[in-house]
Amino acid sequence: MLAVEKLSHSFSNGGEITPVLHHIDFSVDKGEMVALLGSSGSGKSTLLNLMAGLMKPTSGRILIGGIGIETMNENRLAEFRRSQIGFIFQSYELIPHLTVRENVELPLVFQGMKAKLRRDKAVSLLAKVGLGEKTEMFPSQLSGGQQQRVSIARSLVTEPAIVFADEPTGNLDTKTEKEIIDLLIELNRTLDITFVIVTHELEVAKRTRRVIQLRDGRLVEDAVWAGEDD
Ligand SMILES: Nc1ncnc2c1ncn2[C@@H]1O[C@H](COP(=O)(O)OP(=O)(O)OP(=O)(O)O)[C@@H](O)[C@H]1O
Repeated sequence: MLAVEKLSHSFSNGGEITPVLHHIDFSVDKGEMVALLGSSGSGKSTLLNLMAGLMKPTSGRILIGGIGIETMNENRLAEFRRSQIGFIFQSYELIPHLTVRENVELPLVFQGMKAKLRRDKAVSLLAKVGLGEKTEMFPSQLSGGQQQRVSIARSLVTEPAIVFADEPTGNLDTKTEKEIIDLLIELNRTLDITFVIVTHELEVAKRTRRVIQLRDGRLVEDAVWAGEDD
């Protein structure tokens, strides 16, 4: 599903070169749920931006569904991102003047889908994330955890190949954090969604089966928790 091959990245600012990622290699199968764990500055955001096609790597490859995204031009990449990649952000990134349902429908508007079909898909996903009663409310009328549920529904509405979650519980209290991770685990199991969850919190990483750990831009651990979960 996702393959990262000999991926290295350096930033260059006015002649000064900062190496940030060094020969990262790993792959994620369809239906896996993986935490990408690392402390601040370890290179998680850079790796996420590269995997999502938001930046081009200095060297190495990123394949999603067997397709190398690092060689795509901007138009192709934008289209690929819209159809194949879902995003969940720490700060939800909902549009305040659209209802919950309209927020979830929005990626389908960009795909040109007919209104009735869009609406049905959004309503069905909102029910799956536990917001069946809130579809006509506005984001500001919801709690942080509920807003993150909307953003999770939105990330799934295009039926992407893979969903990247960037510190999805970073703004939430411990109880809500647990509920959101429970939801992601349930969606992973019931809908076979492939998730890569970027986090600096060991507690979050412990809930996924597999953890890939970055330290100073290097992959230092790629492990499956023994005896985890069910
Ligand atoms: N545009 C840039 N130019 C130069 N250096 C950069 C740039 N962006 C990031 N870096 C450096 O790359 C390293 C990794 O940063 P990155 O944001 O990927 O880490 P992170 O693990 O996501 O950290 P955090 O959890 O704080 O977001 C840091 O040392 C950072 O200073």
